[in-house]
Amino acid sequence: MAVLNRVLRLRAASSFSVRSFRSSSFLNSETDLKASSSVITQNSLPLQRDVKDRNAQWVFLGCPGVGKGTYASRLSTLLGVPHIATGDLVRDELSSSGPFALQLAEVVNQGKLVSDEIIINLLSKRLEASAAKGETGFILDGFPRTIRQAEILEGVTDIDLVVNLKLREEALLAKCLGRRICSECGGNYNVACIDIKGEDGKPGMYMAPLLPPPHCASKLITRSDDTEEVVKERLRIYNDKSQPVEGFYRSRGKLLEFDLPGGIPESWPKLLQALNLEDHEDKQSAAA
Ligand SMILES: Nc1ncnc2c1ncn2[C@@H]1O[C@H](COP(=O)(O)OP(=O)(O)O)[C@@H](O)[C@H]1O
Repeated sequence: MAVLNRVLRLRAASSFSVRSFRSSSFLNSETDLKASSSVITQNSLPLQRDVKDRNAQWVFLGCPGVGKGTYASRLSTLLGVPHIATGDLVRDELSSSGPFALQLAEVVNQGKLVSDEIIINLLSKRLEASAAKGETGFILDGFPRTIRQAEILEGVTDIDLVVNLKLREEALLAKCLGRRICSECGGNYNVACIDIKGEDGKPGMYMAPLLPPPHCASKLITRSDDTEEVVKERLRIYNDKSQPVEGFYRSRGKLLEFDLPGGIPESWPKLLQALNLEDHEDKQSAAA
């Protein structure tokens, strides 16, 4: 982690090509998990090794509102690795008097992407904090979001698996607009009730709201970039800048496509199944 962090910093400050930084000494030793060059399907995941033997280095991709944070956070708890969401790092920086706060406010509130340099700087600081705590492995959420970021990451470490979460487009905007955060405990909730009727052979979809407990209910706030206009712009930017990142990992055989079938109660067990992690959860709940 410390090495990765150092190299990310170097890379952010450098005008060298990504390839010039690629050196086996920076790479993770878990190369045996390198996936085959074919596209990974839900039934052919390369992660056959017991997760207890290693620390996962995973990436979560997906449109705004898809639920990356929810599932990445649950999996990080299950796997015992930090969940590192660059959106959270940006919001922390915004609410602090950090050096990038003013610059960031304008960019984020327009739904645009923050510069690669700033993101890598924030990510490096976060990795430094992880290393100081002795944490290894990670689930990255919201990074990489451009091909350049993916190349930078590839230049410094091995990513074992990239989970591409997908949700029907009709649900994405409503999910973003329904998002609520408890200003006191930071809990994430969603007041949207998605009820898409089946038609023309397409199945319907129901996602119940995720309502806050009574002690959070009066303290709910919304993100300043979760307005209809800004969410639409974020979705447009995702299609333009971030969707190519799916292809980047698909061509390297690391992409696991996962279509969310509904809300958390239906999707979570299916995701664990797709990741070959059902046993892991059983063992963890038995030990709790
Ligand atoms: N990897 C990144 N590169 C550039 N900007 C980022 C990155 N991660 C987060 N951001 C900025 O933070 C904002 C919020 O990110 P995030 O919480 O991941 O939102 P979303 O719900 O759109 O996935 C983004 O709209 C963008 O401005």
